[in-house]
Amino acid sequence: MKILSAAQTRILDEGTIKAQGITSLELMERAATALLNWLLDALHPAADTPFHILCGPGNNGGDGLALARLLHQSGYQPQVWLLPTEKSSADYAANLQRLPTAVPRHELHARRLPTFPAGAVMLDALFGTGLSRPLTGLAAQVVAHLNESQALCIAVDMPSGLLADAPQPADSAVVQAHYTLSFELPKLAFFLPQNAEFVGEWELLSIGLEATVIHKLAVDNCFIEENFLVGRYPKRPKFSHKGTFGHALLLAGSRGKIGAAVLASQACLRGGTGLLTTCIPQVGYDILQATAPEAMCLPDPALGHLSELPDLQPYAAVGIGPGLGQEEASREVLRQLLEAAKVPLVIDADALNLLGANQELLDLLPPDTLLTPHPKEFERLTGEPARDDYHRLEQLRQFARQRRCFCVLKGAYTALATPDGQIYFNSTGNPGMATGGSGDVLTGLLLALRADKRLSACNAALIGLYAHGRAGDLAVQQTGEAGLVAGDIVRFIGPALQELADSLTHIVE
Ligand SMILES: NC(=O)C1=CN([C@@H]2O[C@H](COP(=O)(O)OP(=O)(O)OC[C@H]3O[C@@H](n4cnc5c(N)ncnc54)[C@H](OP(=O)(O)O)[C@@H]3O)[C@@H](O)[C@H]2O)[C@H](O)CC1
Ligand SMILES: [K+]
Repeated sequence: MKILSAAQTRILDEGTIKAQGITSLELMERAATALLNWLLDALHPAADTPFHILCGPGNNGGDGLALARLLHQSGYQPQVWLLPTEKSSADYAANLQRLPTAVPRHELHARRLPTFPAGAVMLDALFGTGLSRPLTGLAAQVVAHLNESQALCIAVDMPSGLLADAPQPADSAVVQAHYTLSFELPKLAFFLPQNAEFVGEWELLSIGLEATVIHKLAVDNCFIEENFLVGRYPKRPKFSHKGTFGHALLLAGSRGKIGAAVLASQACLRGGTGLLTTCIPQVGYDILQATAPEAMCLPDPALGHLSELPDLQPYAAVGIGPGLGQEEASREVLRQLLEAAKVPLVIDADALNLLGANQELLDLLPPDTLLTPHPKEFERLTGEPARDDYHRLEQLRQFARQRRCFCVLKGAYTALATPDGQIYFNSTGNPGMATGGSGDVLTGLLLALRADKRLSACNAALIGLYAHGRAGDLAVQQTGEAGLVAGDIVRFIGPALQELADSLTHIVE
């Protein structure tokens, strides 16, 4: 699913009107109808629910006015609060005129801001994608007032005051919505942690925006849902054998962090690798053999950390990092690996920290290497703290382009940047997965997928991120969020991958 800029949203808006031979007012009516249907389906509001609709001067306000009319026609008694304005959009004016006189309308006034009771449903239709600067004056006061109320706040298209695709100055007035109901496609703002308190839960309402226009719009940010992955994860051929899926090598573990190597090994095995060899310091030998008996174990001569790079010849892909530690000898193993590797690499955790602390190693990264930092590890890689989440995203894009690598940035919406400058946001996962070892599981899974020669680097990464989150979503149904541990994710990797393998069959059926 494409993530459009505010400017592209306008192009899509106009393109839809032209292609479908409708008026902008009709499109607004679709938007208002979709809002009404959501309110009725999601809230099952009682007939006396106090709906308060706050309307700005543009088409966002027009959506609010049309919704007020539809609510009234459905038997509710909404009230409308208008932001005084000198100029308003044509469709706002048209909908103000169509508003039944029975719907109370009030002008918002700085000294007479209304009290919205806790049981009220507030609709924020002040500003949407047309916001061009931070809110000031009365608009900012209204937003602050709204944020103080205990009422349920639902933002129409965007929380007012939030820009769709760029940061606003710190301390700007922005609505803190419980829900944001956006039209057709998500906005970039929804994916960034700094906006979470404003956006709340977001949902997309389809209003029939023209698919042919969407198809033609070039974007560099996408949101990955299951339908994007249909057909990208091949079924296992009937006559397959363990050689079909590759032999993976994992370099992991140090004293006190053998668990990371175990989790990554288990995830690699559940990720469908044909064979797995895990190279581990001696201290982890018995532990690994006992907890991941399907893996072959290659003990390093050193007791507590990795000190030697094994012969790479037998392997289809190599993963390094989980629980590795940052010993000098392990750094040299990483250096030798980067110099020698002719197969796909997955680099995580302490191996990333070693790259960050020894920037000359970054020049050795083979093309298409997959790196999986969380924000702190990513900062060590770039050596430059990000100003905000938008800046961090551009750093990520730049890093992947410059280093010709695939770089993941882990978070609520884990992002994958590709060497050609695209960013894909993952749609699966839950807060229960913010727990130790979750990243080690991802590394093991990605390693299995990179060892499978049938998958491109990009598909392996997208499938791995999606299946990792989906496994977490399946696990959390049994464990609850607080009770989820990384090992639970491992248990559901198989079912998550199977869903993807079966998705094509479902569509054919
Ligand atoms: N996506 C779609 O296809 C559809 C979207 N719809 C809805 O339309 C809005 C976008 O409407 P638009 O009129 O372009 O913009 P807004 O309603 O967000 O606001 C524009 C007006 O607000 C003024 N403005 C902008 N920033 C500020 C500010 N900081 N303070 C005060 N006033 C501000 C702006 O004035 P300018 O001087 O900047 O020109 C405009 O007057 C979208 O979000 C959807 O809700 C359609 O209804 C359905 C199709
Ligand atoms: K809004």
